[in-house]
Amino acid sequence: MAGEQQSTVPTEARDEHAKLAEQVEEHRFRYYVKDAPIVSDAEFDRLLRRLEALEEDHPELRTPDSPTQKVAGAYETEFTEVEHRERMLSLDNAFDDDELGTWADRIAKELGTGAYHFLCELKVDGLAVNLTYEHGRLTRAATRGDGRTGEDITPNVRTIAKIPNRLTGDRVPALVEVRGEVFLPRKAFEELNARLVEAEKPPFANPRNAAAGSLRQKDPKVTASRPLDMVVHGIGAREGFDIARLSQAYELLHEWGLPTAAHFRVVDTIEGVREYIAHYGDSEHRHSVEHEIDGAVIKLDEIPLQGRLGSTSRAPRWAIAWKFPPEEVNTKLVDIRVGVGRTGRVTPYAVVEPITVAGSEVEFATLHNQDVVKAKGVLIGDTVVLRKAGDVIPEILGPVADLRDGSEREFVMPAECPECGTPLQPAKEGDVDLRCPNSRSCPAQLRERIFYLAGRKSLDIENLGYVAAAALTQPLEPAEPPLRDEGDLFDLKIEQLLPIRSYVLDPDSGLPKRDPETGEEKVVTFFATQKGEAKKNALAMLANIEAAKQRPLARIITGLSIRHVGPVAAAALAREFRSLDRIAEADEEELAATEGVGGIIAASVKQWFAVDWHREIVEKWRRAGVRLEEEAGADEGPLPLKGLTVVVTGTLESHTRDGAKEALQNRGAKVTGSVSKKTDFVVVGDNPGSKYDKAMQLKVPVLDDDGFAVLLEQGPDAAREAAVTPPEESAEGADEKPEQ
Ligand SMILES: NC(=O)c1ccc[n+]([C@@H]2O[C@H](COP(=O)([O-])OP(=O)(O)OC[C@H]3O[C@@H](n4cnc5c(N)ncnc54)[C@H](O)[C@@H]3O)[C@@H](O)[C@H]2O)c1
Ligand SMILES: [Zn+2]
Repeated sequence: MAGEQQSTVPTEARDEHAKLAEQVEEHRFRYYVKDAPIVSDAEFDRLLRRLEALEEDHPELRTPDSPTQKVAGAYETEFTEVEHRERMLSLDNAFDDDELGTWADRIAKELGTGAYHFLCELKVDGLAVNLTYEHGRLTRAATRGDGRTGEDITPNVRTIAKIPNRLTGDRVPALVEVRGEVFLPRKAFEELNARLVEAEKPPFANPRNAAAGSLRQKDPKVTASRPLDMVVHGIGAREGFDIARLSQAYELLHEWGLPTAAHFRVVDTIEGVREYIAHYGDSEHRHSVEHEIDGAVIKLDEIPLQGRLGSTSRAPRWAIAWKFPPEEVNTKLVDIRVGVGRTGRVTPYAVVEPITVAGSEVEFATLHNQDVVKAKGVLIGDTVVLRKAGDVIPEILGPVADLRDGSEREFVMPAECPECGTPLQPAKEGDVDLRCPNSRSCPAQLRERIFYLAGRKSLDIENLGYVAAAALTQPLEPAEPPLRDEGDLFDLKIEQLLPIRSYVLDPDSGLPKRDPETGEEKVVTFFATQKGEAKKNALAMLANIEAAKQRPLARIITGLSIRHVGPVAAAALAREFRSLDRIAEADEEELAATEGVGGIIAASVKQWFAVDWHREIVEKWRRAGVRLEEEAGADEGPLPLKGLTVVVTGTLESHTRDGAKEALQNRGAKVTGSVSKKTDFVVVGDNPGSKYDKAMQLKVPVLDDDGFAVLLEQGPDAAREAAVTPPEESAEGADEKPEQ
């Protein structure tokens, strides 16, 4: 401008600054007004930081209207503007421990006293709202806006159940502005997106946007249909009460019936702050909270001292936000494919442009089933929000619908198994999940079963990993795989392994890995050297397979991949029946009566043994020398109670419940949890309950403490003599009312 001094800022810096400022404004508009950002928060924060760095180098660029100096933009929206009595500010960030230390040092220096405390709390990932209460009544609710003026959303806020229309308690002030975050619980977000998709409307990209979009509705009835919630974390203007500490204010807010945070802590040193941050930064604790958190906020607890430190145009000097590493990123949904699991379940999964999030590179994300894909409203080709929380498997939250260009396409669930071509079916009518019914020889299912069978939870066969499992079940050569099903496992010979050539499959996708240089699928001779001799891993694998024949029964059962029978149920079955044959012979009721088993598992076990080729596996294993029984204890004598089924109920004097069970099992009896016609004895102590009645009804011999001793010491015949005889009429009279 004429008359002004020539700027010293280089043109490139000025241009970059102008461009960045425009981008930041644009993103803020999309975020705060449209509730539909097109970049992730981390990406946005990067732009803002770059802007700050430029201004650090060229202070002349830091004009009052720079985005770095403002809370947010002042936008024209369809809501009425309202002025906040006291400004609503943003927060400065500390991105590392040095920045936190610098902040604490400055406070110490400016206050010159050691007598103050830090209030540590969680940073709620929602949208900021200001509630005005006059004489205890909610008179206005507004968004943050540019910090001075926000949008009037009073009717909308009134629909939120947790926000009281009237404050409670007898210390209600003349005026108070209450600040907090409105959020949408995770589950509600998923349901909301499903409903939007159903109505052919674009779904929200993540819960925060969904909360903002739900609150900022022209029609409060729409807001009312969304289960929004709130956490309050501060006060603005106030009249009619005085408080010295922010933590005291929280107590008051709570007393008034406002939803205050449950997770704050007051500490007196910066060390205490560090501990708090470390505690909640830990993935387990971070995800134990009922709402999403993106960091911690540290505030000076003493309110008069807050006043002494004051604020900048955009943030208080007495508070700072510590951001946790981002868990959400935006990436491209390249494709949706389906994978076939161990039990034949076919699950769609997302293939995304590889991206690093929460410390690891992500390329795939689960999508559970075709209904989930639909409910999320994602299209192939979309930019999507991907979330990876700690050790949890990555998942897709939602699409960035504003970035669609029309080239995106819907996912269609294939009708056939991608690996064997068999038409897919639900396991039973009405199931959402589809399965490949070709369980015996579908290469995917067999590969997954072998991999599981050799895994930690089952037979723990070293050198038999995913690549070996693929090589054994689906080699390129020879044409006939060495394993047609798991029945062949213990008969494997080294001659069968040497000629195998196979792809190297990726366990996450089941797809061949590719050579990064040539892009070609990797093919290996996994078991033989170039000279055609056995590799060490091949010999080790065979030795380990041999050793696995002696694994405990529970592991053998686990390895059969019976639906619903994981290691826990397998252990329960092994403990109860002590041999695979007895499990095969047991009827459904007996199986279900086993503690820790139940009806679903029992039915599944019966179904499994009803299949010819399943029983064939057991026979092949038996012939190969696999131990299919629980190892008898070395010092175990004969089993005098073998073949008996006994129920123990009530409190015995001579034994604890477990002790009684063990005494029976050690003598070969089977102990079950419910009385049936097949029960040989019911042992009852004090307060036996309904099992006693049932025994009487079915005329099963009942043993008291003494009778139990007879059974253990002298066997079943003597015990029958010692049994309590059921009253004659009890079987018929069971339904009659007891005498008054
Ligand atoms: N993706 C995008 O395009 C886009 C655009 C604009 C802003 N954003 C994101 O929005 C977020 C908001 O930015 P911002 O300027 O409000 O700054 P901020 O989120 O860093 O911090 C300020 C806000 O934190 C909130 N807050 C949550 N818990 C709090 C607590 N316990 N105590 C005090 N305050 C608490 C307050 O509402 C306060 O206004 C940033 O994470 C930014 O990445 C994203
Ligand atoms: Zn198949």
